[in-house]
Amino acid sequence: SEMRIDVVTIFPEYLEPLNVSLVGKARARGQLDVHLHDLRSWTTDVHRTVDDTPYGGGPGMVMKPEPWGAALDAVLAQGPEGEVPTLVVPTPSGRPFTQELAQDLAGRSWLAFAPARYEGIDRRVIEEAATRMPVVEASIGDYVLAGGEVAVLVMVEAVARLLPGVLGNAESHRDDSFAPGAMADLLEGPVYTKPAEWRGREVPEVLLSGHHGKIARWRREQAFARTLANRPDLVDRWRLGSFDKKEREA
Ligand SMILES: NC(=O)c1ccno1
Repeated sequence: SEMRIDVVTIFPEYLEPLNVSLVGKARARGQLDVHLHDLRSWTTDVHRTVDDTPYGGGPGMVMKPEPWGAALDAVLAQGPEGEVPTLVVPTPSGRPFTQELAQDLAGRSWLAFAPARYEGIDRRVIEEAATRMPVVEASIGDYVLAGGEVAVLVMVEAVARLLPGVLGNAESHRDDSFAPGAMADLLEGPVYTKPAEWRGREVPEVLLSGHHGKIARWRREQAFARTLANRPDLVDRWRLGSFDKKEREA
């Protein structure tokens, strides 16, 4: 298969959506091999404890290192002989999970996700893992979730749709917002489909003109306007990017 994905979680049922739709079809086609693991399988006490109070005090609980260490050992042992996964740890304190990072991860053959609950996982788990596999701590946005499972769903979907053949038509992620290319770093503009008139609202004339040059220009203008409105931070990046491009072509 294209890619193996392991997820260690105390809520395997949270990852059930991975068995349906886009990702479900990719699994059925053998392009994706997803294995869910219940972290509590590696607890040893009668209460199957996975967390404890933080050293140094403070609110909340921290995930204990022992179950995670044993779980990651098992994942490594069950995976492809002689290979190690990239450990992806969703956390608000991680590097931004961007389309670029999704592209990077889509190029790897084995990902292991470690969604944390509570205040996070004992730091020694990450440090120890980093001695035997690549570790990527990434945030899907500047907000805090109750746990990393939802972030895993986001990351897996963003990565899986980039795997060849997983997405309907290979083109459609070509001009994704944030995907490299002419529209790099600009948001996508408005889209329209039939009927040409709906509740008194018509489709912009240019899109019906069949004039591909005009249509492309109009789409760039719309993308720029939308980016200016919603993500002015991207406009500067785009300006620099297009500047470099012009310089290169000069
Ligand atoms: N922002 C995030 O990626 C996240 C992960 C867990 N909680 O928040």
